[in-house]
Amino acid sequence: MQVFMLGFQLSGVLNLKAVHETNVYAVTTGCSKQRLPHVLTVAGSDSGAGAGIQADLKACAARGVYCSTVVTAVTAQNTVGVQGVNIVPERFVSEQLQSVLSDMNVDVVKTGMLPTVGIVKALYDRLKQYPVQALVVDPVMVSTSGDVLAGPSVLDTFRDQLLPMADIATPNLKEASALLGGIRLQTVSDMRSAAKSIHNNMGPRNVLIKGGDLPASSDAVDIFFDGVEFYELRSSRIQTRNSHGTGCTLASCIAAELAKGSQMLPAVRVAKHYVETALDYSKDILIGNGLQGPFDHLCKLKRNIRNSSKPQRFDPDDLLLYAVTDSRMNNKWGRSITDSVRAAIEGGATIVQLREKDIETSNFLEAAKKSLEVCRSHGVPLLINDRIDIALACDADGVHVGQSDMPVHVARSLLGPEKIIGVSCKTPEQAHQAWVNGADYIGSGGVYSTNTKANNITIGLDGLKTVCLASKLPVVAIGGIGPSNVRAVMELGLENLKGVAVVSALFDRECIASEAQNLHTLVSETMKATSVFHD
Ligand SMILES: Cc1ncc(COP(=O)(O)OP(=O)(O)O)c(N)n1
Ligand SMILES: Cc1ncsc1CCOP(=O)(O)O
Ligand SMILES: [Mg+2]
Repeated sequence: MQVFMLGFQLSGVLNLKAVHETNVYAVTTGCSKQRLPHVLTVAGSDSGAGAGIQADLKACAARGVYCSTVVTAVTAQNTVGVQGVNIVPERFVSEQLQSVLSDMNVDVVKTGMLPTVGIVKALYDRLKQYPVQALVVDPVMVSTSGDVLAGPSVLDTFRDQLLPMADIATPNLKEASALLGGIRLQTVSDMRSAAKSIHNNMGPRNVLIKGGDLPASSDAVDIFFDGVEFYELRSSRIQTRNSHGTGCTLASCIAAELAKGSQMLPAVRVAKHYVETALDYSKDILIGNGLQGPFDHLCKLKRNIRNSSKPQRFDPDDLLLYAVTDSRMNNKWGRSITDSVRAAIEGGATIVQLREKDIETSNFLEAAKKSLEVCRSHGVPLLINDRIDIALACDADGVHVGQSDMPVHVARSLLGPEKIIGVSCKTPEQAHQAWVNGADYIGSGGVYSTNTKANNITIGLDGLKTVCLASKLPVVAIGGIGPSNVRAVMELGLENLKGVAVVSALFDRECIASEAQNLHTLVSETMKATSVFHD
């Protein structure tokens, strides 16, 4: 995937300035105009505006990305179903593609309803003529109401032309089955095999099989395969009729994140989180009389108002890869706190703690506010080390305190019942007290010796095991942990040992994102192998 080259097609005309090494949110021109990341959606119009072009526009707007549109068909549809389809002639689809691609500096193309072989071919030809940084193919074949939107004749052209060009294909179970000649997909293991077959036989660089329709599953399980690793991505199944357009929205959100410069797996994770949040927010809205209602893509605009007193709930699985910042390391590598937080999250960090011992309060608060924006946009909780005042001032998701910091019960009374509180524990007694005092998790270590925290007592794997066995709370291991020893930690195989917290293994390295990605894989693979993976 070449999405990181974003914007370079303009070089020579504009004075380009990459805002982040792999994450170009905007590019500054010579006359300080800003260029927005740009997704082109090639899809059908949904008159009910729950799915199709309309969903794509709203999803991109919600993700802060410009979206242009090439309409392939106009459907008459509502919450009951599809009453009519009027296909746009292929030459006019081609003309629209030419208009947008020749002029508007598209970063990522996302496809939805492509109802005829001619339209798929027209798109293929235009993409050859005007290459883009990434292609997201949502192989839409059947609407949520069960109406057929692309016939079997299109399948061959999908397989032969479009999928080999795709950076990611996002079929649901029915679509994956159709692409593979009608095989039955009923289990997560079937989904893995299907993802591998589509990847190996049809050529997309990544495959996401959406398991929303999987029978007998309480979670929504998707399988992501990048050609090497499988990732089981789970989110809670939201009980709602308002799920029309989730597929289009997910694919558009992936495209939007790619256009902003994200790598593929983080883009998929962010997209899933966004869809889950929007579905949850919209579960009780009532639009139309049919069985499939639309949801509110722009809920985030209202979320802060509606839920200002109800911050994020703590999920112990968020402890999987816990990134703890350190300004000395950031200074050494010439990085801002926000940039390093963003890179850690892009690589797969699942929770972030700002541990800033040497900066002034006003600078700390400023950095915390900016980091919180980054974390919120990725659905990753942000905690503050030691400083309850900073956590309160920026409305962070919680704090981490040590045995000689603010006592947990006082922090709890200041922060309220919903904020996350973590506490450092080296002994079973401390672990018990943390639970009594209302902490949400404990950090236990140093497991190995470390240069990051002076004079810290090392408790070793045995000490960690003793604390975990005594603790009623989830535990994250900390201290001297990196790629060489993280397996040994997670191989303890203790049910409440949920992950590792790392400082230097991320922030004292050249590429934070790739270190995070590697550690994330090592932790989750070891957890799976020791059968304590509770994704
Ligand atoms: C996740 C996690 N665990 C332990 C610590 C250490 O906290 P503390 O004992 O307060 O020491 P300092 O970090 O304040 O030096 C942590 N920060 N995070
Ligand atoms: C904050 C802290 N608490 C116990 S060990 C430690 C430092 C961990 O840093 P590193 O991951 O670089 O060893
Ligand atoms: Mg402390």
